[in-house]
Amino acid sequence: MADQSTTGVPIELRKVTKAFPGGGEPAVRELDLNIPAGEIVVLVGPSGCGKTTTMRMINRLIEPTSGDIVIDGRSSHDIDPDRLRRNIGYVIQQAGLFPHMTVAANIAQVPKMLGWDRARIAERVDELLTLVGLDAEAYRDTFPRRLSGGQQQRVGVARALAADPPVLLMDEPFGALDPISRERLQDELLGLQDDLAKTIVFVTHDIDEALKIGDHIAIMKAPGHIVQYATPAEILTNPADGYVEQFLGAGSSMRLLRLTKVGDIEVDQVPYASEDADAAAVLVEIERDGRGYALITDGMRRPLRWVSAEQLQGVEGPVGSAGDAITGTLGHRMTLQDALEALLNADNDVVPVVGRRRAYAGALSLSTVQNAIQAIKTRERERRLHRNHPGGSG
Ligand SMILES: Nc1ncnc2c1ncn2[C@@H]1O[C@H](COP(=O)(O)OP(=O)(O)OP(=O)(O)O)[C@@H](O)[C@H]1O
Repeated sequence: MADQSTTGVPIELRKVTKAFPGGGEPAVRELDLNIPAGEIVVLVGPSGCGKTTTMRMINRLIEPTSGDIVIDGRSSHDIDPDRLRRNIGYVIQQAGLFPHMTVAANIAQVPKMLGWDRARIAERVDELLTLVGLDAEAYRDTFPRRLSGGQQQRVGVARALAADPPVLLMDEPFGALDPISRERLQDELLGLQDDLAKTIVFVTHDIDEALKIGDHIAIMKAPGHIVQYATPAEILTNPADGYVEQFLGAGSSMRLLRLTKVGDIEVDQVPYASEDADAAAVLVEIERDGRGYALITDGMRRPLRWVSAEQLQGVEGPVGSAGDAITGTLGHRMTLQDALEALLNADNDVVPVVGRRRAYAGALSLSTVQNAIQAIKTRERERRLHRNHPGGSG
């Protein structure tokens, strides 16, 4: 097996139309879509809007009526369909595993077709099982019916990745799972993608799933067209029209909180000092800052106590044990939603934020979070205005 996996390639849909025999509206109509290399692009929309048809035209399980699909610079017309499909992993709802084959045999299908030798296949199967979080020893010789839905889906992902294709198509892969397994598999997919950087086209009708895992999201509407193609933050802050707004439903600000990490926003810079700092100097710093308090840290800059100007009055020499112990910290990878929850339950209005090795990185209060959300909305709005009216000032 290669040490380095194959990373994603760009895919471009140009005026792609699919009209099924029998007439009526085309299932997909003159659809243009640019899918950047190494991104997760989510097609989302209500039942029947053309998501699956669009996806299946990429690996030519459905042939377009007109238009072109260009994969890594080559028209898919010019690529032999079998060869095309070997280079595009495909994951469907309920995994679609062959029930009479072991897990290993299911995963080995494409490598076997490619004529890999047995040792190489066995090694690859174990590697993939580990990659998707299954113990190879325990699962390789099991049959799919003995696996939970989530485990089957992991095997489905392993199978799609078997020959290391640059592209993955995922059609409602987590649609049949309970909410907890679903969240976990979404997180694991994002973790995998950090390492693999495949081009992934993902179909769902769950807008929250789309917002969580998409780098870009195409919101589709029947018959077969895209109403908005943008980043999750852009869609939340600037829905293109009433249809998108309705599809998002209420709670866009809450979703923005879920999407944004503490480390993404500007946190408050509260003065800090170590326990052995001179109390008088810390007092000067507090007065200069104007907030009335400082954070006391240990020698590794890990937060210990809040200390107020009053508590330092008359203290000679080092700060020592002056102040009140902090009751918690916020991690910079936490979502703003989790941070908000923690802030609402905190004893203090302000909670320290810690970064790598739990070192102090700033502080957060309710009003900081509120301002950050306002700032994100303003920024996205301005970006959109600028895009719609390029060449204006700035
Ligand atoms: N093989 C087919 N023959 C005729 N019509 C079809 C065929 N496949 C899909 N359609 C029609 O094309 C339209 C788009 O279907 P498609 O499956 O792409 O939608 P979808 O957005 O993926 O829906 P869902 O979320 O329910 O899977 C629908 O009106 C559907 O009835």
